[in-house]
Amino acid sequence: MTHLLDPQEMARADRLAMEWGTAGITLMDKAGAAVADVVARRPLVTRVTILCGPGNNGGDGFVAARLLAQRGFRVRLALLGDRGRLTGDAAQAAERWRGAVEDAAAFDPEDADLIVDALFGAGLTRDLDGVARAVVARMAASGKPVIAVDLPSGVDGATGAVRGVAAQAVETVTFFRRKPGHLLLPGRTLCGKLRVADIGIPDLVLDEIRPKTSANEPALWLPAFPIPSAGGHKYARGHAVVVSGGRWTAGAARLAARACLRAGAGLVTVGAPEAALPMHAASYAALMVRPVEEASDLRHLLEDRRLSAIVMGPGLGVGATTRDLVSAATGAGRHLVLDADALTSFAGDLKGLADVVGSAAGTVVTPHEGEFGRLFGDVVSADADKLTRARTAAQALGGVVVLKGADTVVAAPDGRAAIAANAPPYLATAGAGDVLAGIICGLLAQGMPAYEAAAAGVWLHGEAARAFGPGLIADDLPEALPGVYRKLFEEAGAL
Ligand SMILES: NC(=O)C1=CN([C@@H]2O[C@H](COP(=O)(O)OP(=O)(O)OC[C@H]3O[C@@H](n4cnc5c(N)ncnc54)[C@H](OP(=O)(O)O)[C@@H]3O)[C@@H](O)[C@H]2O)[C@@H](O)CC1
Ligand SMILES: [K+]
Repeated sequence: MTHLLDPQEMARADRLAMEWGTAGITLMDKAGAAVADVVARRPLVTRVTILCGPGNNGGDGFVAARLLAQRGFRVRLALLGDRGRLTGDAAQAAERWRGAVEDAAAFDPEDADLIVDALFGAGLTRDLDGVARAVVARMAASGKPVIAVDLPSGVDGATGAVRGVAAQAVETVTFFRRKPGHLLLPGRTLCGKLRVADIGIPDLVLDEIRPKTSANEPALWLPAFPIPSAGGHKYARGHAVVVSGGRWTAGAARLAARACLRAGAGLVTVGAPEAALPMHAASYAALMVRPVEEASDLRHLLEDRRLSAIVMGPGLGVGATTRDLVSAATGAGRHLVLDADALTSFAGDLKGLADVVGSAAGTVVTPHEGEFGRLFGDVVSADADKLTRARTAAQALGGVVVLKGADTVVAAPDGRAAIAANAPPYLATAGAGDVLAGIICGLLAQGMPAYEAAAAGVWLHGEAARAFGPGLIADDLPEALPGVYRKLFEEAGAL
């Protein structure tokens, strides 16, 4: 159930369901019934105003109106546009509505305890303007609870962007599967509580559509997750390397190393300049430390082929030394996580980084928006939506891109992408990114493929923050991981 369908894919799901024998009006009846059920469960509601748009989203509104009136609610229905221009299923749904059809342009929110927003859903093709915009703005300003049908009208289902204006919903009822716009910001926030209703579309349509976008949830990556087995050996759980900056910036590598261990890497070695070695050696007994000042030291360390995953960037410094270190870390069978200074050291030289990535077995880069812009600014339009930007970047790099934020997107070069919705606001704290890079490296060390490791890392990071709660600092994140693992493994039946 992690699949997300963009509006085109959802339209195809509707079409396939119809081709396979379910009438469109049957789907619409179920959609409208699901909306009516949600309205009926709201407390203290007797007067409902339903705003219907000119397409099938409006059709769902007509169905909900009829069912709510049958249940005894006082329903007013207001249509945006001309009733005579309704077509297809929406026209059929409108015919069965026996009440008055008012003009949405004149709707007065004061008459309602609750408003159903059935103006626009998947068919939104442009920014709202004119009367449509005025009606949505009036609904938004009313302060009345709004139940959105499929999406808050004005929210783009593919991107979560607001096309002109949208009203905050208390609940949104969507159909069959969620859409990217339900998870991406600001769409996610505007939806309020999201419900997914079964309207009779068979799951088999997904075999035809093959959606490439997913919600970042355990079902997406759990089959590839390295759940330790009873007979396992620490070497089977991989040997990770964290490359550290010098004495005054070594804390970032320390956070990454701790996260790498907690994520389950069998062994973790920190490679650091001499001056930082004592601090690392004293920090955690489970860490190994080796001197690494420059690229030749790292090459020497990596002659041991068992060192399978390397994270570098946090606290490493921007410049030629870091570039050389990154270039020294590649090689057959190696997996890399590049973050922070490792990315900024390649600012404006995507080709240079892509060459490095091309010679590694798998690479995950974890830029925040600033680092992303410096690295991908030439190939990715800043105006594009977050999903498109992450996907375009992953393709250009030939590696997995984790575009961080409150709605982190993980994208693979083959077009797969996952959107996370579990990060709490207090996760935005100093050093949290270093921990994320370390978790992903720890999963890569255990043999998890790059896309799955990146997605799992992002999810675990968010869950660890939630498990700790407000007041979180980055140091708390690795320590919160065991509880998250326990729950995950229990749910997977592995504990
Ligand atoms: N049978 C099915 O397929 C099922 C569909 N279902 C439901 O249908 C919804 C999708 O229906 P849909 O495709 O008709 O699109 P919808 O969101 O109603 O909008 C299209 C209308 O809006 C107009 N319009 C667009 N943008 C505009 C703007 N900025 N400003 C002004 N007007 C604008 C556009 O006009 P046009 O672009 O053609 O000029 C057109 O008239 C989906 O979200 C779900 O709720 C469910 O019932 C399950 C079965
Ligand atoms: K809507």
